[in-house]
Amino acid sequence: MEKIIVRGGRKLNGTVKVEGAKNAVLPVIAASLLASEEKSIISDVPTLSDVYTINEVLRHLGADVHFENNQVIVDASKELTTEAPFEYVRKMRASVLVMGALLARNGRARVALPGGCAIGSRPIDQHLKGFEAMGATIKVGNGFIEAEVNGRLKGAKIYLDFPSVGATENIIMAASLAEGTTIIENVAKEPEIVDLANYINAMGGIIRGAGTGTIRIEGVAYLKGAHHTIIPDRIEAGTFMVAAAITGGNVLVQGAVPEHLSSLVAKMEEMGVTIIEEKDGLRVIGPDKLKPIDIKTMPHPGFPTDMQSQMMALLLQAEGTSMITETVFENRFMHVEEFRRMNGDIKIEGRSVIINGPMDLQGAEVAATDLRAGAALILAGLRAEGHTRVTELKHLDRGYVNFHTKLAGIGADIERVNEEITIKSEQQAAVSE
Ligand SMILES: CC(=O)N[C@H]1[C@@H](OP(=O)(O)OP(=O)(O)OC[C@H]2O[C@@H](n3ccc(=O)[nH]c3=O)[C@H](O)[C@@H]2O)O[C@H](CO)[C@@H](O)[C@@H]1O
Ligand SMILES: C=C(OP(=O)(O)O)C(=O)O
Repeated sequence: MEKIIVRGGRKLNGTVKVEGAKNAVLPVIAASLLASEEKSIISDVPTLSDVYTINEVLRHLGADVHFENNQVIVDASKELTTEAPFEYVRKMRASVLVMGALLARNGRARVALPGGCAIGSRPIDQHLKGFEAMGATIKVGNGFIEAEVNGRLKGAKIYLDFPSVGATENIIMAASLAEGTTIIENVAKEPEIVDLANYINAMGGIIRGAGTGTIRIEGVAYLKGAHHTIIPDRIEAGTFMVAAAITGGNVLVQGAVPEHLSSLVAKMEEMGVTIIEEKDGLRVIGPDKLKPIDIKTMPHPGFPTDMQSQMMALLLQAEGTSMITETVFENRFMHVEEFRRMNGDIKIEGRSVIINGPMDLQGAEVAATDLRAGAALILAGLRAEGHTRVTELKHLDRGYVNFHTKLAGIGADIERVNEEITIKSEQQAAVSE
């Protein structure tokens, strides 16, 4: 079984570079299906398992996809098929993001129902409400959602009950090729939405207001492939910022965009962490003592739920009582049990946790219960006494490229091993001695 083994106690120092954002590249690759002419060239693409999965989905749908040297080249000019089977959606929920583009281009999309996952039930009713408002008929049966429209989708006025990132993206993609104007209200304002809109605009789309609460899309008859560079990953950046702070280190997180990270910067500064804006990123200097704070996760520009577990690791070291309230996902505290295995004193009360720091964390064998939990456990391991062994690395590989080598590059004592093989070779060595 593959494991990451961390030995705690080292201060991190140096420079670490951030990759292109997972949550920007997945919708951008899905949107490349909108181009019925010319290829798209997408740069700064991270080599994550989720990227390989979305590329497979596109190939399955009939697009030519090449992924080399952090560049994805998509030719979706041939006729596309319309079905994304469960084998892909099960691996990665973001596969549902092909639905809006397929529906707009083909008049039909059939996508396996995503189902629940570790962090919550994650319905897609707001995506479907948008498609219906644009004239699509939705049928659910045999584990699939099928959306169909007679002729072209029609522009519509859509109000989202919650500023869902995925619903905003799926509806933007569908509306880009619809007839007439679509206005979406109460939309997500995440930087990844802006990145998607910039890409579609480069393809010939007309999208205004991305990054604000209302987006207006003038539908066009066709879109062409375009060249687009993905924004830096603010969650990967944030994770390294916490790594620097939790070890009392001094790290330049190269590529971190301050405007994308303002809530995290504010909260870390409240804890006593020094954060300096430099020309090419953010320098993070950890203090000797961390102060306790309260955090509530919210849609952007509020505090990101994708940084909740990493901040929990940091708050375990704060001197006093802190509270984290999770308002975005109903079940995103699976990592609490794992932190408890490391001696973490954390109480769950409904949608909040109470953390009584500081704690003498102890190394233990723990499992990544989801992607960010995996990163958070490794962060806690950087501070724990002894060895922390983190398993279930498939979650981590969805969102972090070479996480352990990047941490080792700034001074962490960390390695990734296939423990069965290690044990076997030790046994073999013992036998042959
Ligand atoms: C690939 C990607 O970009 N993933 C991100 C995206 O996920 P994702 O796009 O799935 O997240 P959403 O913003 O859609 O979900 C937020 C909340 O809204 C609920 N909801 C959503 C859609 C819907 O139709 N109905 C509904 O009830 C969800 O169950 C959840 O409780 O945004 C999340 C919130 O910032 C991040 O944690 C994920 O990392
Ligand atoms: C929850 C996340 O991603 P996804 O929506 O792809 O599961 C994440 O990036 O933390």
